[in-house]
Amino acid sequence: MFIGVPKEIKNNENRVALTPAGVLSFKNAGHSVLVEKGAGIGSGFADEDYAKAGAEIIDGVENVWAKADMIMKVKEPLESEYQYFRSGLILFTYLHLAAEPELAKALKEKGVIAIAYETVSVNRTLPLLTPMSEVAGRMAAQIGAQFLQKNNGGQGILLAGVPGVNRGKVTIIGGGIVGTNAAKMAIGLGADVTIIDLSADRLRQLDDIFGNQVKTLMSNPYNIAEAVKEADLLIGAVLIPGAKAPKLVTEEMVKTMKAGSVIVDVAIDQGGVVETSDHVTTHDNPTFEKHGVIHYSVANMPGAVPRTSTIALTNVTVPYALQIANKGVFKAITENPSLKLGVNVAAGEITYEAVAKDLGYNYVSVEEALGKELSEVK
Ligand SMILES: NC(=O)C1=CN([C@@H]2O[C@H](COP(=O)(O)OP(=O)(O)OC[C@H]3O[C@@H](n4cnc5c(N)ncnc54)[C@H](O)[C@@H]3O)[C@@H](O)[C@H]2O)C=CC1
Ligand SMILES: CC(=O)C(=O)O
Repeated sequence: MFIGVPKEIKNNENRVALTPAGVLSFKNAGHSVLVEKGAGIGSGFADEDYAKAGAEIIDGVENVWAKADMIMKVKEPLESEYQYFRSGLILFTYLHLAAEPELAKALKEKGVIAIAYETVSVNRTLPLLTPMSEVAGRMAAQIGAQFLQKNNGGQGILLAGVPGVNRGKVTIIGGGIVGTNAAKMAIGLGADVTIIDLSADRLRQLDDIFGNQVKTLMSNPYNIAEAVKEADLLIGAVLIPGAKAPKLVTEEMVKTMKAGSVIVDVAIDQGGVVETSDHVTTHDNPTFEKHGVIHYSVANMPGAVPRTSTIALTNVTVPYALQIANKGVFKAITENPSLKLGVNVAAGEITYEAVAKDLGYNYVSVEEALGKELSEVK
């Protein structure tokens, strides 16, 4: 199989979908890898490193898309990339389609087989989302601390406080991977941390992990309103896989926050959990202010630490991509139910239920969409 790796074009997206080590794994399995010239530079991988590992370096992104059977990316394709879609092309990347209706439409109309990293699931865990959630969670506390500084427009709070002065309050909504990693960093920074989750079991686990270093609260509108009012830094970290994030923090709640407080809505890639986080921002211009509160809504946070993130991401994506390349997509998803859960679009249908529901399409199972092709080894 030909695997294509285009350079990422999203604002300040310096990650790349394969490292030279990944190229070598594909080469050893008998595949060909086409890497766009300069694709790895932002992550510290030179064209020569890829060439040494056996990749062909391609000038011109259109040539990568045209020749590849499977495109591996990091972020969802942007509009300028839709022209490269074609029937039967396999696209393996983050997609977040519930928040990307135009992309879903283009993939559907062009018959692309689109497999989303973020919905590949193993026993209710999301192995291809986890490492980037670890990165974004850790960054969330650090970024929040930075924007709380007066010189960055914040209220002038040091999260750790000092002897005789209160610590800053951090409220984290969603105690999964992002939430846990944000809590680790916020605790490390000396903050007073509260985590809110809907799952009583998860709250118990968090209590076991952090003991009295955090307060835990059940997610309901009353508790959220109280905790948001108190927070100097609010971190949105809720996920319902594939679906648009629920707007748990209303505009009225945001109005109760102190001027110069900060919201880092990590869940913005799925639409965000805060009503006033109504648009995605970029690393170039990461914040906006509403009701005196600084909102940070960058949908590719790990793109700012590309060396760490590229290695962490490809550690987990390459084994799945190898299954697709070695067996062909139909056999790979038939034999691996975890990978099948990643298929969001196939043969002109939306094949992930939550995405279909949120975007107003009929849900069609992967089996139905691909018909008898699924039982044939391709
Ligand atoms: N902005 C960015 O650059 C990045 C964003 N993300 C996003 O961060 C979000 C969180 O991801 P993960 O932590 O990996 O998900 P996760 O599945 O590990 O955790 C989500 C948590 O939300 C909780 N939850 C669900 N409904 C809730 C409710 N109504 N109230 C409170 N908690 C509720 C769940 O019980 C779970 O503990 C996702 O949208 C993910 O795509 C992840 C990485 C990078
Ligand atoms: C999860 C995701 O979309 C990212 O890491 O950019």
